[in-house]
Amino acid sequence: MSTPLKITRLDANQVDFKQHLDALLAWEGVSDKSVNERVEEIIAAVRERGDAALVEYTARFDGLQVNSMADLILDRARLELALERITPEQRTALEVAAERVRIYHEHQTQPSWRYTEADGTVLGQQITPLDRAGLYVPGGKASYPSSVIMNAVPAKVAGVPEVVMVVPTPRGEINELVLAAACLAGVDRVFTIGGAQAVAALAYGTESVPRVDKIVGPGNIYVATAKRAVFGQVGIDMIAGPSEILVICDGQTDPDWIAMDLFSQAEHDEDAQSILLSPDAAFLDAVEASLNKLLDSLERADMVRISLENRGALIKVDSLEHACEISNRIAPEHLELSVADPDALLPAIRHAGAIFMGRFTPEALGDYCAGPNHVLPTSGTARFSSPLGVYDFQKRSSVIFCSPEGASELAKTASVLARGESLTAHARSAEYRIKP
Ligand SMILES: NC(=O)c1ccc[n+]([C@@H]2O[C@H](COP(=O)([O-])OP(=O)(O)OC[C@H]3O[C@@H](n4cnc5c(N)ncnc54)[C@H](O)[C@@H]3O)[C@@H](O)[C@H]2O)c1
Ligand SMILES: N[C@H](CO)Cc1c[nH]c[nH+]1
Ligand SMILES: [Zn+2]
Repeated sequence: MSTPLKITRLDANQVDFKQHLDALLAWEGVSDKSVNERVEEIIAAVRERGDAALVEYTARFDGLQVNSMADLILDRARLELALERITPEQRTALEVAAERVRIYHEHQTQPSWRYTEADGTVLGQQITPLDRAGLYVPGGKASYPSSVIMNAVPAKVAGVPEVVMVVPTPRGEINELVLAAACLAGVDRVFTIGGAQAVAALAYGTESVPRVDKIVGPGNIYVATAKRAVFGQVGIDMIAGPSEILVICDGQTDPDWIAMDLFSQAEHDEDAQSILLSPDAAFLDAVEASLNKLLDSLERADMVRISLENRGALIKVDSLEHACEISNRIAPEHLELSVADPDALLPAIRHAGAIFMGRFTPEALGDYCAGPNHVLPTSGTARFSSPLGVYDFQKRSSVIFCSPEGASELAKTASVLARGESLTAHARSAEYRIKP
């Protein structure tokens, strides 16, 4: 047996609990000065030298030497080939997942609307999709076909006519499942580039890579830093940090199940965070025993150990209500309510990216195929942001039509307010419409 796992144990009533919790939650992924400098340098090079810079950085950071940018472009025909190359079982799984994600996201579509006032004035809101979206699909340490589906399907449901995808292929290793997912999800073109250089290419365009209106999708610190840097030039969805899971358990779920749920996010990243809250101290002991029993059976045991020892915790709380209060303070990306009656707790949950209800709803099902999006706000940002959705690929335009009568009335109000702001042209523009 390997060394016992040194996971933090806390009691939410201990005097220094707040300090311990704050220390556990502290994570700032895009503040590193050297990373910022490198990313700025990469963005400047891509803006200046376009494709040539992409080819150079791909050789340097992905270990992939190519003669020209043409070798880093995959068209629809190549994506269709990938769909033929995967096994029937894999194809079915991708199709089931894509279809469920599509159906869920179709519920998010919002119609344009308008209403007419008594004098014939019409006011409304017109919804239009982005012209072109850029998807970043991570490919450094692992490949994520599921992320292709989660990013591309809502874009297509929103009506985006052109979806381009970037994905690094370290040492030229192409993941056929990623390409097959892109094919099924309706991606138009793929560029096998990654990191800050791919984000810069999507933001500014190069000879080969078209400039997009919005960049979505998770990535490592270089990707996140680059997305923050190009925001304003293009839209971005969010700055995604490492994965997180918070489990609230009443002590009645099999401890092995909870241990595996905690592992499931810890295996993403050394910086990932897995926390368990329970009012049952004996259950926390049982989960700790399960963690120790099962850890070595994981392919990524080393990464999981680092994540759990640095950022994981098993926390004793007074009650399930107390657990909900702490959960709101954490505002986790994923929250599992592994309790007999999750509906009873739901109204108390105010901040969480996705809420998994009951013992039979492990977070992993949401990662792949339940239907809702797995791109979620992390690092406490669920306080003010939402899962990736159809709305991220659409814009709203206000629509205003004034009848002559309506204009005459509104102009009187506008004139007073405009003169109060000393904006004479505004006032006179309105006043021209006042009926004599
Ligand atoms: N929130 C989500 O929905 C979600 C889903 C999937 C993955 N993720 C996260 O996305 C991240 C993926 O990271 P990844 O590294 O596997 O893939 P990645 O594609 O984000 O990053 C790989 C790229 O980073 C760049 N890079 C690496 N080292 C560099 C260096 N020293 N200097 C400059 N550039 C460098 C390279 O260009 C490389 O192509 C993980 O943290 C994972 O947890 C999140
Ligand atoms: N849990 C990740 C988001 O935090 C998404 C993912 C992809 N594959 C497996 N999981
Ligand atoms: Zn996951």
